[in-house]
Amino acid sequence: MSRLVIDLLRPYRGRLTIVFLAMLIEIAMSLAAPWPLKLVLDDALGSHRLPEWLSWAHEYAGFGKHTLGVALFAGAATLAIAVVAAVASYFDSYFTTSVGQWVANDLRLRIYEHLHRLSLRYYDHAKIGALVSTITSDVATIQDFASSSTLEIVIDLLTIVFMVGLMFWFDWDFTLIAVAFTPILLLFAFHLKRAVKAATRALRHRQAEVLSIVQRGLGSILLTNAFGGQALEVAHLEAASHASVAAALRARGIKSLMSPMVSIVVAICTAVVLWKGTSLIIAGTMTAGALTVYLAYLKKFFKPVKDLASMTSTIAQTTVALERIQAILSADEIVRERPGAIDPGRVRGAIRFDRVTFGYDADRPVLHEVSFSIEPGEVVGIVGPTGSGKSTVLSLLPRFYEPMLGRVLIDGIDIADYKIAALRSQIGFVLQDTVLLHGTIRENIAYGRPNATEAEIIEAARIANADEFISRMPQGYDSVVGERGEILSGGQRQRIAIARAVIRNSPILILDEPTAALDPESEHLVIEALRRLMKGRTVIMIAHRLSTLVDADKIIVLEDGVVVEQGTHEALIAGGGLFSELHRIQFQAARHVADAA
Ligand SMILES: Nc1ncnc2c1ncn2[C@@H]1O[C@H](COP(=O)(O)OP(=O)(O)OP(=O)(O)O)[C@@H](O)[C@H]1O
Repeated sequence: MSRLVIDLLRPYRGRLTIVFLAMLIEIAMSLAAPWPLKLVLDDALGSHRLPEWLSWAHEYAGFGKHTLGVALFAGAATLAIAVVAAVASYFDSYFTTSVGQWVANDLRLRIYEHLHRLSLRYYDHAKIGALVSTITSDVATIQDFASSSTLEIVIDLLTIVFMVGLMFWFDWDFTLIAVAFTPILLLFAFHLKRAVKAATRALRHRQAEVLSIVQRGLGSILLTNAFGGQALEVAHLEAASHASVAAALRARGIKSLMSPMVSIVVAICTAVVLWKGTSLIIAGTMTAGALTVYLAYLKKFFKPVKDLASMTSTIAQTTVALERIQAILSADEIVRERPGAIDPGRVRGAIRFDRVTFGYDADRPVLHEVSFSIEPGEVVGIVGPTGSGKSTVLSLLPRFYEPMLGRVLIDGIDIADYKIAALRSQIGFVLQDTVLLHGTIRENIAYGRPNATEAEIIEAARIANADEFISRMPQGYDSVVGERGEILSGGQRQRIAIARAVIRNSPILILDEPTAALDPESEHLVIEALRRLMKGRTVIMIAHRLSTLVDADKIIVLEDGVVVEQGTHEALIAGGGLFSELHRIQFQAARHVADAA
């Protein structure tokens, strides 16, 4: 944990040194601040001589020779102390903020980069809302800590040491009385810290829960509206929000004990010092100026003690934030590249699954010893009842997940031996429901290859039967789509996805029922575009409508994660197995619908 903090602060050593020096100057100035008043009380107004250490001041006109000279000196010293403290405070404040901001920046990028490296397996159980909450709130907590508290702890400790030293030098038994209560205070703070930490952890958990619910609820707003589930969604949030309020109040309740406790201890100490100090002045063993300095120090002394005590809660919050960040950073469900992984250039597109067993949970395989091979340029269909593992097979090809046993090979080489980016660049996708990113149509098409030229983008759109509808839009290729952009129909989105795949021009193509949700008119345009896209590529496609596979070179039939049949459409029908059964059911259903119409 602390390694992470050190790692994060290391690049900013220079700035931290400036902050440290500025703080040291601030301490010195804060210690010096009450002294001019003492000079005035004891040497200008009282009958004392100018102290030894100020004798050099005699050299200068007037100083020390008469009362107002001393007052003038005290005034000038007050101003000088304030100016030096102000300059130091400026540097301290600017550079601490700078360190905090940059540390937060580094941390945000580090977490986000890590999240992008994690395998999809991580996202099967991660809550997006909680991740967002960590990248925002937890990082902000670290930012606050880095910019205000890291050095303050050191500085507070130093201030206490210097101050107690000076106070002892003044009058040690008197000081003992004054600071007698401090250990009790620190002990109390120490115990409080544990309670604060537990309460903060609970609070952050609740806050993340609220974000998750909002994110999930708004993400499925269509469903909510369709089923009239608004009240239920609000009730979910209400429960989570109430729990968050309760957790926040519990945490605050514990934290709030600190401040009044310190104030009471300070008041007790001040009362003792006032009473004892006055009696010492009357007895002539202490000056009024010394008592003033003493009281000022006592007040200042409790500020760092109080800060240290309240810092226990900051530290508790920071520890919890670090724990949550660390949990993300240490998630190692990363698709790893082997040492010496290769970039194959452009593959020919031969695919082989060699006795692949895979499960999303280690103890529940959904694919069992799946084996098949596909020659370059072949079009292969995967069919099977729902839940039989068709999408799972496809997700192993780009290494979204790793097989538990067996291998997936492209051009005879285990895909685990390829560089991941190089492997994925070999594969284009057109899925059932295309997600458009927020941006222009041009950006969406070029997403597969950001350096594509304008001419290439337009050509891709033509091949995808998309150029026509795009050109008819008022902004053309500059129309903004995706979240809150122009609304496109399902068929139009599919054609943009096809243009994306055309631009990517990868030798292998994965099609996951790209026409499933379309009406016959758009289906026709999409199928035409798909035919052009598929030409010359190895295509592996999932199809529910078995008639779309008549021309496929091979069909692989899955049932409960096992390959039960493979062959051409004709051969499988003739074989009388699962495929011919599925085909018969579909054919009959289609005839019933036609009859009913
Ligand atoms: N991300 C996941 N985490 C856990 N289990 C999953 C996940 N995705 C799929 N499964 C399970 O794996 C099995 C195979 O699912 P898969 O989506 O591959 O089937 P499918 O044949 O594509 O189904 P469909 O035709 O309904 O799309 C199912 O039992 C499903 O519940």
